[in-house]
Amino acid sequence: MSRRPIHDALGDSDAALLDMLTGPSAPTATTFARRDAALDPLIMAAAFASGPQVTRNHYHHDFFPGVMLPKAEGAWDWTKFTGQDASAPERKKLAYVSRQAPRRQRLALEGKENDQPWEQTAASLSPIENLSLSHKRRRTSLSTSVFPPALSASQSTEAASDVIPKDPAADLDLKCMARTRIPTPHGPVFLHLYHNNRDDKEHLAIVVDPVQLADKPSAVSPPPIRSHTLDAVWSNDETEMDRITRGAYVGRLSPTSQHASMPPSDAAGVTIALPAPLIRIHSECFTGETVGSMRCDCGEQLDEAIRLISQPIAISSSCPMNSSPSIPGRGVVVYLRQEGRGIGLLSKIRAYNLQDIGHDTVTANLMLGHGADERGYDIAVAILRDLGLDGGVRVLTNNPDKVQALEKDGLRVVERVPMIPRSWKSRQAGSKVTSDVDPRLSKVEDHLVGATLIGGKAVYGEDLDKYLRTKVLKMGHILPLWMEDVEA
Ligand SMILES: Nc1nc2c(ncn2[C@@H]2O[C@H](COP(=O)(O)OP(=O)(O)OP(=O)(O)O)[C@@H](O)[C@H]2O)c(=O)[nH]1
Repeated sequence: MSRRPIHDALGDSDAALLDMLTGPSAPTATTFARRDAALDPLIMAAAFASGPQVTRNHYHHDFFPGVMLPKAEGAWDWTKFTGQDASAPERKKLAYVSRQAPRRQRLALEGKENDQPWEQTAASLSPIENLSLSHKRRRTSLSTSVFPPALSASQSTEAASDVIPKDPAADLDLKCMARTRIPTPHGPVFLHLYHNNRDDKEHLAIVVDPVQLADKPSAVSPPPIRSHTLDAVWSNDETEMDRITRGAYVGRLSPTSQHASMPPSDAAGVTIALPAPLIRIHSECFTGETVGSMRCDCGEQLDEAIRLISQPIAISSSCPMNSSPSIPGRGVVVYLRQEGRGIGLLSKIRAYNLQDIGHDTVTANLMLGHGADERGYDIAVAILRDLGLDGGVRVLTNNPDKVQALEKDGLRVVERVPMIPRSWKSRQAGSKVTSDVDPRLSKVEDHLVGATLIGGKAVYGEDLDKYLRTKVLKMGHILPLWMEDVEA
């Protein structure tokens, strides 16, 4: 078999390439067009130094198409090298694409003039300012102003929070951004996440209404508890999948069942005589709910509220379509991100240290320059209104001030339902807690099924008793105190 000389196998492009690599002078720009002119060399350098995803200012940026992939369009693919000249039609250039808004715009949205190094921020605070923060009260007015333009479902949640102005004096508007089913030991709930134009917090609503998961609606179901802003059409080009992804669906979502909800209508549902829905307005408590702190009963209250709301509701036997004596429990826990009664986690942690040296939960707040309670409830009332629960509710609380504030913000409260601490329910006179192990807990409420970190367990201990005592004696909470608590 004869062998072909090697130069016979070389094409024109190979010869040009060989020329470029071995020729006496570098090829001119007219001979070899530059293919990556749209890439900023500085960005390239940063990306190659540590990877585009981790450079400090570029972690939201992507390079399209992949520069090093031979198959990617525009990549430096030697097999396709033709030795083209500048007169050849321009090839598509690599593009540098960012999903991030320009930095100046992002800082303006965050209300910052510029990033300040940490040392500078710390230095600008005197020790006094650092401890005694000014007392800022939330606005409590609620208006029904026009809702901001609907966002396309394809826009991300982050993008949505960016476009909402954070003006404390603005009229309150809010919108349910997403909803999903969460199974809990007390039964399924629907978690709703809200954005608003007052603060940049993601307030939540835990909706108990398991009837919505039934295959076919029951004849005696009350109207489902659904968010108007979530079920609304957000844009003309919104797809069914957009709606389903943000939670605007009916029934139970599964691989075989995906039905987007209809926009809300005024069609009246079946009316049956039922007690007003049971609700709780709960304020965030990281220590009590996540760490399992027994300085307060917040974790237990959150768990107990979901449990109580999930209890079946007895219905009147005179109801014509009634085949069962009860319907599944229904109601809402509105979870407001006002940690530490509105003073924030940092101040609450400091307040705990002041409590350890002898102050109570009220004076510790005052010593830090805060009010005893800095919370507002207008956002909670707006959330309940969005969920269609503005026709009268029963509120789980021991706090009469909370009921008053809710009514002032426009909620009709038909009943206050007390929340007795679990460890107090089985309490006997004289059974004061003196050790870490509370003998009272072997009795009733310590083995309930629980939905939160503390589970169905009762919280107890000297810290808790002191906290509850202060709430009764100084903050007007309505709880039965034993004589020895009053005297302590
Ligand atoms: N500043 C401060 N906040 C606390 C302390 N313990 C719990 N909290 C916060 O108090 C809030 C709960 O308020 P509570 O006073 O327990 O109860 P309430 O909501 O007023 O009334 P209820 O509806 O009866 O529970 C949560 O935001 C907790 O983070 C504390 O010692 N200091």
